[in-house]
Amino acid sequence: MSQNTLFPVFLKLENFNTLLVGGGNVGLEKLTALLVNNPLANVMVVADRYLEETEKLAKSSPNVVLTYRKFEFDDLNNKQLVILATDNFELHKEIKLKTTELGILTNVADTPALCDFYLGSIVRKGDLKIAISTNGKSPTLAKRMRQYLEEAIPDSMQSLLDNMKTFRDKLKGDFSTKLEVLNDLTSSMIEKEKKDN
Ligand SMILES: C[C@@]1(CC(=O)O)C2=NC(=C\c3[nH]c(c(CCC(=O)O)c3CC(=O)O)Cc3[nH]c(c(CC(=O)O)c3CCC(=O)O)/C=C3\N/C(=C\2)[C@@H](CCC(=O)O)[C@]3(C)CC(=O)O)/[C@H]1CCC(=O)O
Ligand SMILES: NC(=O)c1ccc[n+]([C@@H]2O[C@H](COP(=O)([O-])OP(=O)(O)OC[C@H]3O[C@@H](n4cnc5c(N)ncnc54)[C@H](O)[C@@H]3O)[C@@H](O)[C@H]2O)c1
Repeated sequence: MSQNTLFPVFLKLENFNTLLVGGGNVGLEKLTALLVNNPLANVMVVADRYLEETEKLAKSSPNVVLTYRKFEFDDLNNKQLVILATDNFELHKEIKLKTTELGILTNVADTPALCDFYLGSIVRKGDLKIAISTNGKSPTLAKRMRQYLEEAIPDSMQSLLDNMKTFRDKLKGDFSTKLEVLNDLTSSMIEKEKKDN
């Protein structure tokens, strides 16, 4: 079986600066992905034209700045993450060379060979978040898996998580005792879930 060697992480986008180049359909998709996960993400967008929907989305987010002009290399200053979403492949290649030199992690939309990281398909149920990747083989299947899991996981997951947190905060004892209690509790939940289905 082939192996997916991608290493998943969950980034705190409010802690650093992201540059998005492109404000068309693909740019809108990427901006939506960023803001749906974190409405407070710090994002500078550079594009010489924008879809109205992109402008509307940006206006509703306090830390998004739209810049109306073509990309300039100075836009990379003080950026830790870059997403390229224009219709200009040559420009993407040029920018990627520079971001590699500067050590800035870069996603080039729809161009796996130029990406340092891929965007995942994200299941969100309150505090629970599951990232899905098909190793770039089928973004459509990733989307379908997301839809399947979104339906399969009940909305009550949030209250379960809230209760777990309350219980966890109240637990006394050393680390290994806490671990044992939490493992026992969650394993009995899974057994109950299996019986109920
Ligand atoms: C998950 C998601 C996240 C997001 O983008 O936010 C995402 N693509 C999504 C949708 C989607 N993208 C495309 C279609 C059209 C149908 C199809 O081709 O399947 C659909 C479906 C649709 O829109 O319905 C076109 C496409 N995408 C890539 C290529 C190039 C290639 O494969 O070579 C082409 C062909 C372009 C062309 O033909 O020109 C490449 C990538 N797309 C990835 C992520 C990364 C791999 C993720 C993984 O490991 O699975 C990777 C490698 C890089 C990246 O872009 O980060 C998001 C679903 C969000 C959701 O709804 O849950
Ligand atoms: N639309 C889709 O869903 C889709 C799907 C798969 C692939 N693609 C491909 O992805 C690419 C982008 O598609 P799109 O629909 O977002 O295109 P688009 O024409 O809607 O948007 C292109 C964006 O790139 C910006 N741009 C171009 N040159 C720039 C520069 N030098 N500096 C800054 N910004 C610049 C434009 O201002 C615009 O905002 C195309 O090559 C398209 O073929 C699109």
